[in-house]
Amino acid sequence: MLTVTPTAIEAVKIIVPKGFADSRGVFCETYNHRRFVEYGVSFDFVQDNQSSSARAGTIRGLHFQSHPAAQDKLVRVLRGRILDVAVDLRRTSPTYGRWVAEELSADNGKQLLVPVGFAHGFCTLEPETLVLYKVTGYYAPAHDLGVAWNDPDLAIDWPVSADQAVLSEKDMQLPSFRSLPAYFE
Ligand SMILES: Cc1cn([C@H]2C[C@H](O)[C@@H](COP(=O)(O)OP(=O)(O)O[C@H]3O[C@H](C)C(=O)[C@H](O)[C@H]3O)O2)c(=O)[nH]c1=O
Repeated sequence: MLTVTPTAIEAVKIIVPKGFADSRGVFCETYNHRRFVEYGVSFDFVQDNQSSSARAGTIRGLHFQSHPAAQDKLVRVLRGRILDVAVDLRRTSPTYGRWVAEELSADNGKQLLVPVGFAHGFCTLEPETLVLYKVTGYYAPAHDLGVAWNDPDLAIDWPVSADQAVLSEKDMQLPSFRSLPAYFE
């Protein structure tokens, strides 16, 4: 059993696999290829990524890999909470430049499907947050790109300000949305 719900940008979906609770806790098949395909979520993931962030207010993103290393991503939280964000970079999309955000947590069991053509990032909402995401393309540093998390044209409603956000040096220097070439049609 699975629920698959489109967000305001139809290609980005919220997926919640069924949990089986008993007196010990909860069991959940967090990913089952055959079942996901049955529900129309048909991706061949080749790599799992996991990141832990010590402080709330840590922002990782906005990242994407360009073709031929572009990645679909299936994101979930193992511990803590994040505001997960996807930005439409598909030039011909009616929602080009639009973003969607969803709170994912270990408690709500929600997963976010971020397809190729989107930049992805998140802000942690608790300390010691642990995020796992499956990707359909191998890491390719030459194609590992991004756009500024606080780009004024994107105007993402992050829960932290620039002086509160915990960022990598790399993420502090990502280019503006306006300067991006047309990586995705
Ligand atoms: C992404 C990646 C990174 N690395 C190495 C490269 C660096 O030495 C180190 C940290 O990488 P980075 O600073 O890019 O990690 P994040 O800032 O968490 O990046 C991720 O954050 C956002 C949320 C994403 O959606 C991306 O998938 C991913 O870019 O891990 C690898 O060896 N393999 C990989 O697949």
